[in-house]
Amino acid sequence: MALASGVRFAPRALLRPWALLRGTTLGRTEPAAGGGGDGARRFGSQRVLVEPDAASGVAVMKLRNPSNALSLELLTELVISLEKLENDKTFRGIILTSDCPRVFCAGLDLTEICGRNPAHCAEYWKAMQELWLRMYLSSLVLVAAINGACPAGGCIIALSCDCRVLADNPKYRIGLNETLLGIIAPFWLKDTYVNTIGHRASEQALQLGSLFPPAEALQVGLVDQVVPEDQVQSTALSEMARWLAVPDHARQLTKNMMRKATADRLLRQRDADTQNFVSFVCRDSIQKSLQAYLEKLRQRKG
Ligand SMILES: CCCCC/C=C\CCCC/C=C/C(=O)SCCNC(=O)CCNC(=O)[C@H](O)C(C)(C)COP(=O)(O)OP(=O)(O)OC[C@H]1O[C@@H](n2cnc3c(N)ncnc32)[C@H](O)[C@@H]1OP(=O)(O)O
Repeated sequence: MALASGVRFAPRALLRPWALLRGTTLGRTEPAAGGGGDGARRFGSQRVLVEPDAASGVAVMKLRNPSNALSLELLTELVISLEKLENDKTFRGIILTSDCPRVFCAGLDLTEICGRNPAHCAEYWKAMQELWLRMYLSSLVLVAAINGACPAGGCIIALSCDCRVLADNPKYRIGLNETLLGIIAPFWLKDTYVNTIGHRASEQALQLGSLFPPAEALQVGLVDQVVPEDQVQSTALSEMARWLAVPDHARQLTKNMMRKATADRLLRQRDADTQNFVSFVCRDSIQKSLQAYLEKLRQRKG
């Protein structure tokens, strides 16, 4: 499997991605609901459903994990689905959205870093880096159709797209709230934030752990459009058409020119970034606060 980073990255899950997917439907195609014609074959896995439309060259990718928390399996399946579409010259764009009610993506799956050994945390973080690198540098147009809450790691996924459309629901807040959990956004995530909303707004939002409701997210430039919930998908499709109206080679080279330096910074320090992450999250104090946060989330449900 070609990796965004070259040769250094080899987490077990990605070297043996199919092992994680035993018993799932990844790689199988089936007719899309209401479809049946050419380009109406969908494929997917347990956690990622892909609805490709060959005629338009656009695929809709739907996340369908519980709360779409970014488990190692979800990260792996996302990378595989993305790679499959990247390698199929039929496709020029992906609309990324959620199949879970009210949640676009709950961010890092905290159970992957809470009570786990350092080796697991390292494997998990490398998978997170890999997904970000692949999305951020994708040659395809990526539009995020954000139809639910989008905190922390969810915001990372959205920020790595080219364009963001958010449903106008005050509960669907978006932002990097890491500091409120007692953790810190890594430099490459900070850089992505700065690239999107500027230095001063990022400085404020990162320190305060701000989660922006839709109108504020639009105002600060974190999303490009806020629309009624039932128009998120159609607006994402209109945005996609606008981006696809540009010749691919010119758009792709421009995207690369804008993003390469940010991605290269991580590529140069990937191992050190992994070590920082592991030593930070494995501290007793951080483990305790993650545990308490998870407990609070579980109790809130009841
Ligand atoms: C220099 C050193 C550098 C060190 C670097 C250190 C750290 C790097 C940080 C990297 C950046 C990314 C960080 C993150 O992403 S941290 C995760 C942040 N996410 C959140 O704070 C979101 C938490 N969840 C919620 O607020 C809500 O669940 C919701 C997403 C708004 C959805 O609400 P609702 O529909 O009401 O669902 P529930 O709250 O009832 O949740 C349903 C079940 O899902 C579980 N859950 C939710 N979020 C997570 C999660 N992130 N991880 C694991 N599990 C999660 C929740 O406990 C419920 O589980 P249950 O059904 O088993 O009870």
